[in-house]
Amino acid sequence: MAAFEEFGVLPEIGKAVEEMEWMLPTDVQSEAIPLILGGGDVLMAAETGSGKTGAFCLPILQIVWETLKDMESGKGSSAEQGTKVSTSWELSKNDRTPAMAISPDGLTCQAREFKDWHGVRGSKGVCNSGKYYYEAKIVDEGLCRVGWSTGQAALDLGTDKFGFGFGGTGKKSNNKQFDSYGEAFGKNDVIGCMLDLDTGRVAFSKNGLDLGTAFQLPHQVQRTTLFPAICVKNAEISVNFGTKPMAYLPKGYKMLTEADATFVKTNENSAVAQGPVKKINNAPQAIIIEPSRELAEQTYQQIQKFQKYLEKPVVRQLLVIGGVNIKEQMSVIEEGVDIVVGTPGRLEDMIGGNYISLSQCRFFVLDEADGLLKQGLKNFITNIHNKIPKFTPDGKRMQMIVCSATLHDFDVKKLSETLMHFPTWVDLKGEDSVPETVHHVVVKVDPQEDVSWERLTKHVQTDGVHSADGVGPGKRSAETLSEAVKMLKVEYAIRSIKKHNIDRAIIFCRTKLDCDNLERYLKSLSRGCNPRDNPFSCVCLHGDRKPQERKSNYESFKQGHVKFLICTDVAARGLDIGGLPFMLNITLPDDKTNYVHRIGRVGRADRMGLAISFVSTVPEKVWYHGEWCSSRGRNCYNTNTTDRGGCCVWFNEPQYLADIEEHLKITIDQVGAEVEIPRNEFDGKVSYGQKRVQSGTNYKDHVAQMVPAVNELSKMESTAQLTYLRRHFKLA
Ligand SMILES: Nc1ncnc2c1ncn2[C@@H]1O[C@H](COP(=O)(O)OP(=O)(O)OP(=O)(O)O)[C@@H](O)[C@H]1O
Repeated sequence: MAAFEEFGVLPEIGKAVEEMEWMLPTDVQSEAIPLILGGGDVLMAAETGSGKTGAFCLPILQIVWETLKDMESGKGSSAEQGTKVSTSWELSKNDRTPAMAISPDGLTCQAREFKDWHGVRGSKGVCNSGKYYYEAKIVDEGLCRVGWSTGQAALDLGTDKFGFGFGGTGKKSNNKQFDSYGEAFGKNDVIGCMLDLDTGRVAFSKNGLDLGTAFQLPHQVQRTTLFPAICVKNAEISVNFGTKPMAYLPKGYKMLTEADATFVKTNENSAVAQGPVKKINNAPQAIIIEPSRELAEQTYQQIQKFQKYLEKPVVRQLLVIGGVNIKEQMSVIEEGVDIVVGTPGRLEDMIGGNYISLSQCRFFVLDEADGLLKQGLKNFITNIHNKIPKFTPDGKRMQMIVCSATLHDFDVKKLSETLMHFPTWVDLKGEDSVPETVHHVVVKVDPQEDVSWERLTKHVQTDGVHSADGVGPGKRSAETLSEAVKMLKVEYAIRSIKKHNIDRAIIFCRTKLDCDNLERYLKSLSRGCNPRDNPFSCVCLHGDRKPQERKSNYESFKQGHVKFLICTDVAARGLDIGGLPFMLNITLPDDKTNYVHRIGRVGRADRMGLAISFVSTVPEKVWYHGEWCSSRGRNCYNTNTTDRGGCCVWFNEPQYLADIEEHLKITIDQVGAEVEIPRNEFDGKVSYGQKRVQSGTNYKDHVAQMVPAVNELSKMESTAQLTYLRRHFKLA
């Protein structure tokens, strides 16, 4: 049995995983996969490159596939579950429209469809005589009607002769006739539903206020069984039939749970039981949100690999990212889609425009959740979450999975408390940390000590913040030193590349402009070179590059056609470039958690990696275009600092470094301007980009080290035994 199968993974998926040479689950996978397969909500915090993507994609794919299979065969559907007619007072899991989700206790119903009404009746009804009462509490905004109906009424209450409803807009309805009644109601209101079978009167109350008679039942209806009935459009209601104390029980009425057994009839209707839950083409079972298009593509590709041996039913995936023709995406959705992986902007368009329905969604995944929140997407996330029914049509609970290497963040914790259902933390370290496979060092760049910048005949074009400051050699103003540091950092990066024969690295810059300038400079250094031998071949990846260019640049770096990928933080998270040996930080990231993500592009999947950060010892003035900048940086020349209405700030890099060190509770090794990497520290055996060489603590070495001691012990034991034998048996 393959190792993954022991964790409950299907053999077909296990086979695909083995083909990817994943022989054993990583620690985070061992913990998270069984939890997700078991139906739980999970918060996954584990180091970069530790296999979090597989930890959520594997079980999601498996459950989606199994659900599709059940849908095809009718097994596991609500029909099957519903064959057991409930004996308690609750909302019927059989007698409801397919997209009406019912909580496992049968006391809450929810439908998140915007276009259609969805209805449900009670599992039992009352007949003959008596005065009965139940309460319906409106849990959130949306449209709803509550009331009573016979078993033959349509589930969208009040649209035929047999249903009697009271709607949130302040209308009563029967037989499609909507008349003003009582007053409007909404979120948090408690509607009392009264039925007097002795007089045939139906009435309602709002938060205890009796709204008067709504209907006088026709005789033939009064003589049949009447069931509590509810219908909603994108809303949620919880009911109380009497299992809890009533808020406003009117005098003379009985809670339904107290109805005399002789007047109670079980609801034999099975609107859903007539067939399994039907697949709605544009309603996927999983929505996975990724912060960047590259990461979305990567996750999409990983799921594709996992499903290689999963035969019918085929799990249909869709990548929903910008830059792809929306009409093409819509036509794929119309054909049917089961798992959607996407970025926030395009997902918002597709969900907001009702092209994607969330009515059958059972997995809601936020990959790089802290990053999504930092992008200001809290409302977007909450809106999507609100639209997903908390119970699937087949009665399962919606699962939410949140992960990142830097999940220890106040906002993430707050979000998880509000949106997740008793989540389990899979948290191997208990704090943000750097994998042992990542060696990271800092090179201090001091333009006062190293004045080589004054003699540079050729240098990178800087970002222009000092173009009007009269900076230049021989001066020592803060502006001149800041300009000098910008040039020196790039020279130090080139020195590191040459010194360590770096022929494959990601280089992070702070701004898109810095990336463009560095790309131009590196290309200028290698002018005339044969492209294959070009020591500085490079491409750029940042938000101003067109999607097609981003894609082809990223591909050519991954394929090894160019040596360097120059990028902003858009590529900091999640990107997995097999065996990447080096990364360079021209400037530290503004956000300390992004340091962890940036350096985590190396040292992945047990391969060693080296990260070098260049840190200025003097203040560096940099661009900072906030929402106040009308062009958000494009053609902006306002070099005033932000406190003077401009778009620049003085960047205090030593402080940023101190913040990172404090956050990670470590001191990052510093190396001199010659970028000598301490071999003693990193044991000299390291080959960056290769699997790590185990040191003396590994098992094989351990056995070798123990051999002399074991031999010694065995000799002592033999001597002791001989001594014993000699004494007792008087042997020679
Ligand atoms: N069980 C496994 N055995 C071997 N390799 C694995 C295993 N699981 C994942 N990997 C590989 O490890 C690498 C990192 O995985 P992944 O991208 O999922 O990491 P991550 O934890 O999501 O990192 P990040 O925090 O940077 O997003 C990938 O190349 C993946 O193929």
